[in-house]
Amino acid sequence: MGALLTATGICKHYRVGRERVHAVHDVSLRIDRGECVGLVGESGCGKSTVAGIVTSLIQADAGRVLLEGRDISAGSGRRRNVCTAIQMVFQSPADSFNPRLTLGDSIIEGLINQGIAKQEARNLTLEYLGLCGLPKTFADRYPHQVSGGECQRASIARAIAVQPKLLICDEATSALDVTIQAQIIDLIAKLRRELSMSCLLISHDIALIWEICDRVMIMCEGEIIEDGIPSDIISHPKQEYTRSLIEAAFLSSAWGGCCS
Ligand SMILES: Nc1ncnc2c1ncn2[C@@H]1O[C@H](COP(=O)(O)OP(=O)(O)OP(=O)(O)O)[C@@H](O)[C@H]1O
Repeated sequence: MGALLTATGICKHYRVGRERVHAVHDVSLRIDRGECVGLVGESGCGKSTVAGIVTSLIQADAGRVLLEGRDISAGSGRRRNVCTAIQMVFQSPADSFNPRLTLGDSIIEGLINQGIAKQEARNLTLEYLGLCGLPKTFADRYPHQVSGGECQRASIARAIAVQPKLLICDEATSALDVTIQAQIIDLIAKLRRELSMSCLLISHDIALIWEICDRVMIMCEGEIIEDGIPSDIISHPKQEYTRSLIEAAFLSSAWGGCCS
């Protein structure tokens, strides 16, 4: 398939007053063209920080991120290109839309920013809303006039409308109820097949995403501790932490253990 994105030796700490929080330590990862990769770990293990560094929203202390071989690390001056090539879908879709704009206008705005003419942007918006299972009339609704699941469909439509090379979904289903979670995962799986897009799915719940991922990386306390084919990881976890993550996800048991 060939590498789309590679990150090498990523480190990040935050300062909170006099405290130093080590969020990510020496993380390296690779996402191939057309590949769907899961990044799984419990809350606070550093998943969103990795996503922020990959999208150049967060500057790493060390390490490099390459997109198609070009350095896109924050500060490398290539952020503008990254905005289009890597799109993110977040946990709270309503918060990611401007409440004063209709969903359609928000999507159109992004397309116009890419240099697309207004009428073409309108047509594309309706097309992508349709692809995400929303009727055309939803283009005229405001974020507060749709359900959480519908709003997440619209935010996915907005993300894919600019034809990104990589779609990152950061806990994109966590705020939704179980049935809607499954529908959104099915939608991502469908879009990924139809658009041959690379995806990074970030979740604390391996049970939710493993079926649509080609590969899953397990993250614990700022490090990637396991990386492999989902069925292998689920049937033969190498780390005790991974085992407890799987048990928690599939058996709804309490968290236990950590990195071995
Ligand atoms: N801006 C910040 N300032 C200080 N500490 C931060 C900041 N952002 C994250 N952290 C800390 O860095 C660590 C990693 O956070 P991060 O949000 O990357 O984890 P996560 O796995 O994505 O968690 P969640 O699944 O809950 O979103 C945590 O200990 C968190 O408290």
